[in-house]
Amino acid sequence: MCTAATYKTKDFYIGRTLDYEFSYGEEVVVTPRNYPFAFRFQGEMKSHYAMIGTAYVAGDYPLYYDAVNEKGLGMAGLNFVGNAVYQEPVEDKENVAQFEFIPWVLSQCESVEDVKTLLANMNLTGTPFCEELPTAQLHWMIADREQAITVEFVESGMHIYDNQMGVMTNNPPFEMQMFLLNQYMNLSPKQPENHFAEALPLETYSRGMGGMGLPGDLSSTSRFAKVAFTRMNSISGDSEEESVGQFFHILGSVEQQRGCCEVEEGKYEITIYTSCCNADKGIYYYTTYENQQITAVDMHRENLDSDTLARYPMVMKQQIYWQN
Ligand SMILES: C[C@H](CCC(=O)NCCS(=O)(=O)O)[C@H]1CC[C@H]2[C@@H]3CC[C@@H]4C[C@H](O)CC[C@]4(C)[C@H]3C[C@H](O)[C@]12C
Repeated sequence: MCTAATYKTKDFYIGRTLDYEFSYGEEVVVTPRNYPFAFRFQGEMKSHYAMIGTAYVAGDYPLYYDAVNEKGLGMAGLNFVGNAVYQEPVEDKENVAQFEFIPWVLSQCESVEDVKTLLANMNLTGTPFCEELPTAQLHWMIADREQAITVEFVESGMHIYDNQMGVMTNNPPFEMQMFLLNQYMNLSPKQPENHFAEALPLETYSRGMGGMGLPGDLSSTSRFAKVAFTRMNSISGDSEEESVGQFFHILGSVEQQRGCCEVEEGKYEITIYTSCCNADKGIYYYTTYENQQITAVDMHRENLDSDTLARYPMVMKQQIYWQN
């Protein structure tokens, strides 16, 4: 499972947790403007916007999980197993393979408005990247500093939802996740008052009781409610350190500790990495399960006019700062 979120202070941020029981060996990858993207159906795109994000590089191809382009548009793909339905290629539309969706969009769109226009004529196909990497069943959050959308391809076709909260998890479909949020409308960061029964002398005995009933388990619907509450009530200073720190705290509210989510006998899902990208500055910050120190890669420190990928394997060893 995974969780994605956006956040805005002075700058705009987008990131996600990647929760799974094993890693593909993903890296932080900068795709510069002149890296030739060979699209399966649309041919070669010789130049495009540069992007930075986490990808598994297969051959020389960046299979992005989440990324941001130099225009400040960001995108994250999250599991949507059992609900994602992709199409066969058709003649009258721009066919895009599911694994190309992030590069296809970030190559040419500057904003969510651009994305909506692009999607109107796009057909997402289930074409696998190769035999060893079968088609992933995903849905996506796409966002810029003005707005966020959730894009889902299901049995009934493509659906684009306004995502006012700037958060997303996994199943069920977004509309249902939003509906389930109605259950929590009574929760508040403020202390509750007794509405239970006037005749009873009920009192608060602890801080934080306004949030009682907010789920804490790791299911997708519970993480949706938890991260939405955290994100919507979150307060942060404007500086880069405060914003990035706060962002990691927001996603920290739904991180998965090894041992708490068994996927099969002796195998546990954990938060493999957490990312926070400053979309305005093109800086990708991340932590991994093993290394809780924030590490950063700045796309603007690379030659963005180059034609080769810049790749940074994630730092996996715990970095401890010794004070004496
Ligand atoms: C496994 C991850 C989701 C984690 C998750 O949500 N786990 C809950 C499990 S559960 O659903 O709750 O049981 C997803 C998220 C992004 C995916 C990659 C996207 C690019 C590429 C697309 C190709 O087509 C196939 C290979 C490819 C590298 C993909 C591998 C894998 O699929 C990735 C890592």
